[in-house]
Amino acid sequence: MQAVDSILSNQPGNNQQPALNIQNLVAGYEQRVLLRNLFLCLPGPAFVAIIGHNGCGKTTLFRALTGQIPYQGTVHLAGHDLRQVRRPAATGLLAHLPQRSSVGFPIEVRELVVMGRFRHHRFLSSYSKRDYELAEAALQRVGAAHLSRRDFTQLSGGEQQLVWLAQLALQDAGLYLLDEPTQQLDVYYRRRIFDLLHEWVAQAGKTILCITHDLDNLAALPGYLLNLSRPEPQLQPLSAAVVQAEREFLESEASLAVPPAR
Ligand SMILES: Nc1ncnc2c1ncn2[C@@H]1O[C@H](COP(=O)(O)OP(=O)(O)OP(=O)(O)O)[C@@H](O)[C@H]1O
Repeated sequence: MQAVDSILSNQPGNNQQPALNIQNLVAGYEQRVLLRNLFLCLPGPAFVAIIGHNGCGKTTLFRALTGQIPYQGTVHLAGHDLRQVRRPAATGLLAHLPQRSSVGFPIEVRELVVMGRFRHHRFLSSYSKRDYELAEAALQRVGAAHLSRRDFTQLSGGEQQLVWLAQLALQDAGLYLLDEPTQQLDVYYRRRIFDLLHEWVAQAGKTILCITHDLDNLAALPGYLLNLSRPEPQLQPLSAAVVQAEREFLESEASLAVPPAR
């Protein structure tokens, strides 16, 4: 992870392309601008927890980054202008775990997880023994190896969430966008998932933007916090004091008095 000074000054270090560089982003719906002049520069791999009130625009930011809604401003991923990349997931630039994903047909868990290897396959080519080994290993890492042969549609919401995370890990993208990945998990798995995300950053050099309301688990993590309910959201290094200050802000009436344009 890069020096905090480098990140907070929004400057890339050592002539590298920033992992993620968002400049002057404006996005929203029709007449309603939710994100106004957002700047975010991550010189290298980092974990960023994105917090804020319901409806402040967290998922909207991900919709802009995944090309689901138009935006003004620029977004560069590892030096690539996002507007010029037709299918960022297919090129391994980013992978996205939406808030709710469902599957409408019975499927064995490992068959769903192995699909995370799609970039390494041509259309309709079958997955290899090695792909399945990688899928099993990914399930093991999220603590869900025992679910491998179960029907995905019969799992609990929390179990399904673990399976999606295993599939995501297999996609091996540079940037991961996770929308409330721990929302249905119990306390043990919440902690485990945040530890896992930290490993993805520290050991695999991934950059993670993670929308969460789970403030309790953030204080002990290395990384950064971005509170989109602030009038001018800024990256702050994660610490107990920062999390407490942002919690107090979100609990205050004043935070709801932020102009509706945000
Ligand atoms: N397609 C749409 N058209 C118009 N408004 C929308 C659309 N999608 C979402 N919104 C509105 O935009 C606002 C921001 O939505 P968004 O999903 O980004 O919130 P969020 O910060 O992720 O909230 P939460 O924490 O509840 O998930 C909400 O008020 C929502 O109703």
